[in-house]
Amino acid sequence: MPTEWTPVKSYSDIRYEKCAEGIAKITINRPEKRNAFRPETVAQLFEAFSDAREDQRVGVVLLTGAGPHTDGKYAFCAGGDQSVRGPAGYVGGDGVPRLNVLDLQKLIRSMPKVVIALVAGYAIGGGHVLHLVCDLTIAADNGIFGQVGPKMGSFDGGFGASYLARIVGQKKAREIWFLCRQYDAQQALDMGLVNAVVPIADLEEEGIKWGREIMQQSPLAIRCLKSAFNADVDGQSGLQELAGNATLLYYMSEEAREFHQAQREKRPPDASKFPWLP
Ligand SMILES: CC(C)(COP(=O)(O)OP(=O)(O)OC[C@H]1O[C@@H](n2cnc3c(N)ncnc32)[C@H](O)[C@@H]1OP(=O)(O)O)[C@@H](O)C(=O)NCCC(=O)NCCSC(=O)c1cc(O)c2ccccc2c1O
Repeated sequence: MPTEWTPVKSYSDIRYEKCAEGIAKITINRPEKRNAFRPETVAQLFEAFSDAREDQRVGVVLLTGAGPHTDGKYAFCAGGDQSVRGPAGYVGGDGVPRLNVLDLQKLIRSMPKVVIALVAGYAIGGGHVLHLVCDLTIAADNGIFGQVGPKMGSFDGGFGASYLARIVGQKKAREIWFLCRQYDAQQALDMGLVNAVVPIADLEEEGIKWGREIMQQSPLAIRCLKSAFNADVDGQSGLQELAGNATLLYYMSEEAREFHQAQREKRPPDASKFPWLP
């Protein structure tokens, strides 16, 4: 049965929908620009991802690009919208130059839900980094992956370089950035850049299938695993995330409740009830 998507809110640059099974779908909707993002696009993506993070029914978010465009071509995202790039960043309606996609990258990486990129067509430049920071990537067989910064006057030395190197290795990451080549979906699969390649017609269904499987798992286990994977590469902020989950689990324990309650009731806590496990 086809999945029924319910729109959450209407936006100019994205579509944001949810289904009853705890899966949200966020679609960059600028196919005439190969789904390149301007500051407003990023602000809308940030709002939608924040909502999905807050919604306790949602465990999985699919991130994808609208398409095909009228010329028949697909894109996940072609990065920052070069027509609004100013001398200090991408300039939106408020006239302020921004690199606000960096905040979005951090949100996707740190939110305790599983984010799956569904890539049809181009994932280029900042659009490539967007799929990279998602937990999983499913590519359509027409997927095209690559960085372009050094040939058009930009670079992402954050997750775009260092996390890429963690995924595909230092040599391959340097090749991707230094040569600015494009790689097809099979090549991306071979280098571990994507998790699976499926026919374009099956892309969304495959994402939903993976989402449904994830929704059967333990939310807390997935949450802790995501922060553990991040902690390995994200330094102090990764540790902060992981430790935050330790605190969350501790708060949920009988032991923490007793110590908190004792403080509220101005009595000594009964520490004898709790074992010092080996
Ligand atoms: C993606 C392409 C390889 C596709 O090529 P194709 O030949 O299929 O399509 P066209 O080139 O004809 O494009 C069709 C249509 O879309 C418009 N378009 C495509 N990409 C963009 C874009 N990025 N910005 C604006 N518009 C775009 C194109 O102009 C056409 O419109 P017409 O009206 O002329 O029909 C190819 O399109 C391509 O190479 N695109 C550019 C890719 C690019 O340069 N991306 C930006 C890289 S830099 C970046 O993304 C970036 C963003 C950040 O926010 C950062 C923040 C912090 C650090 C680094 C950042 C960063 O590097």
